[in-house]
Amino acid sequence: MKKLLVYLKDYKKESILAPLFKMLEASFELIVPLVVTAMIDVGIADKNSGYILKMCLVMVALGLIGLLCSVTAQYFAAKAAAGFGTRVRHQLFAHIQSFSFTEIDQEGTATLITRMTSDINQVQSGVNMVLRLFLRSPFIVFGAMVMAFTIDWKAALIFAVAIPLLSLVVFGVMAVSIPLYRKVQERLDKVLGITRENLTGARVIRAFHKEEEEKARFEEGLESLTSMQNHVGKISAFMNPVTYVIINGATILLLYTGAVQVDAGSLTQGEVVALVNYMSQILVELIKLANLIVTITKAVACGNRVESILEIQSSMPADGNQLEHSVGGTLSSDFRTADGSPLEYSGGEVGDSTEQSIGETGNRTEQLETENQTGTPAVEFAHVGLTYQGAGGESLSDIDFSVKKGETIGIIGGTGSGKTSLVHLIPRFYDVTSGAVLLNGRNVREYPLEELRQKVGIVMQRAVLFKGTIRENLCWGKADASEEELYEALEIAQAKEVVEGKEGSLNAPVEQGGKNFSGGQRQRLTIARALVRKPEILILDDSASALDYATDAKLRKSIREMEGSPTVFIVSQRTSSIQHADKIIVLEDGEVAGIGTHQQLLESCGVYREIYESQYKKQ
Ligand SMILES: Nc1ncnc2c1ncn2[C@@H]1O[C@H](COP(=O)(O)OP(=O)(O)OP(=O)(O)O)[C@@H](O)[C@H]1O
Repeated sequence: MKKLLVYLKDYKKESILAPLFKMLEASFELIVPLVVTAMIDVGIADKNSGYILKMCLVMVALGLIGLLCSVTAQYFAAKAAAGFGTRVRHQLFAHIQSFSFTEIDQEGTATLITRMTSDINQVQSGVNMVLRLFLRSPFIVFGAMVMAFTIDWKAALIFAVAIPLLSLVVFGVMAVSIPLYRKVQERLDKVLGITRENLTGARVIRAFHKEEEEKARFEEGLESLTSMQNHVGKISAFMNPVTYVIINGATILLLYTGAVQVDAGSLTQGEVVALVNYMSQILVELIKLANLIVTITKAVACGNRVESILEIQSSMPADGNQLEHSVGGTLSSDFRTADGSPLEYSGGEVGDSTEQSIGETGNRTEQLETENQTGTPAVEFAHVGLTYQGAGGESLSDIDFSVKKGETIGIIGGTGSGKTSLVHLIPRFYDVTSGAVLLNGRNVREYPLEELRQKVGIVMQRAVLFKGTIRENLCWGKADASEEELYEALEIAQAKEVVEGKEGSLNAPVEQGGKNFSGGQRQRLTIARALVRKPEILILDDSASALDYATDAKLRKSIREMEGSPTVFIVSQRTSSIQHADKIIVLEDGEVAGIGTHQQLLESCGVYREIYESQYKKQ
């Protein structure tokens, strides 16, 4: 939490003025009992209505000045807290943007949303409360005690006993309830998690008619939260009766000793009333302080959670300098084959030059030599292995192939065979755990991320559009794309008719998540978005699954004829979508079961033949 406080540094003035004005307000509050004393001892005793009126006006003036101070303090505290909250939100958002898929997987979207929203709100209101009350309450408790001593030290001894006793009860109850408040917060988080999951998955819940189960799950979470809140409530409720017993006991004692002293002529009636007033002020402030401590505890817990996200370092810095440590030192996993032996380079040692192409033994060297005669492979997977963080085993093992510029590669395999994992390694959504992925002969880890992702256009399995217009969505691919470029991309993606069918064409609105478009329309628009930037490598990850066969065929034909001949990876479950590819990679359980053309694989690869036959022959 401490580290978060640096975001208050631009609000130093406000952070000093807010408590200062609050203390000024408190000072005026401490004067009020003295005015009452004067009113009773002079005004009432002398039946001097003019004096009473004057004192009334003084009280009104004190009240007004106090109010002014309080409003000013509130203004500065709110300004500092809101500014602090905005900066933390801004920083956290920017930090989350730097996360790779690994960190996002690790934390989970729901957690990140909670940190960005309710956690920061809680810290912000904590900062506001602290600025206003943290000094004010102790100041009044201490000030009221000092004032009591100045009135009559003997009577004030009752304060000296009552205040520690009151503090013991108030802070004792706090000590017991604060850990319970943490539990309340945890249970509240759980309820919020269920709510978020339900709202985001509302359609699926309806489709599977799971409303009753979900209601029961929500109620269960809610009941657990309520029971904990009731438990804490009961403990906290204990505080009020006990504190009032102490305060009333002290007041009775104060009135009794006061009366004796008034009789003896050593104290006036007004002074006794002032002492009683100070006693009540102390009680109110101690209770406020206790509530403030609860708020601070919650704010610190939330602040720590926000801070823990800020402390996570992205495993993929934007400058792509991940290989530096291997130069002249121990070889990193990137330069090792699956069995751990170092990969040989065609010239010099590993790390000598970032432009060197990877070479290998035996067939691999021959293959690379041949390829080098015709040019460096556009994409190369050199004995690639991938184990996701926290996963038991490898999701990809020893993937080894290369692709020439302009080729179309089909990737096929059963569900969970590793197709998406494989293509995600090209734009470096994840880092390989063994072997290396090379783009134009250069390890993808050596590219600055922006440069790498500029070269690779990927259309994900789930077509996601953002709120705005069609034009704004397409311009994600290239911010300054001309109308002509946008229509060219739309035409290739078979999405021109989608745009023309909407009122406003390119300026037609897109709702959040693109929910005002059909699944197929969304897919075509996301393909167009990837094409606008004319990528060197185009990856279509099962992104034509919602298209009919004819549109899918037209799409593939126009991509093949695209100017600049990008290297295309088509991930598909349908053999019809990939059978014309230059090379097809068949995956099974994260391993390559076969590589070749459609015809070669039909002859040599059992897995491919099985997939093909299940889709065609049986029909
Ligand atoms: N982010 C992740 N964290 C952990 N494991 C993952 C992650 N993504 C995928 N996996 C695991 O890796 C394996 C391969 O998944 P992948 O998504 O690459 O398969 P796929 O062939 O694309 O499947 P599908 O055709 O169903 O999309 C699966 O066992 C999956 O559980």
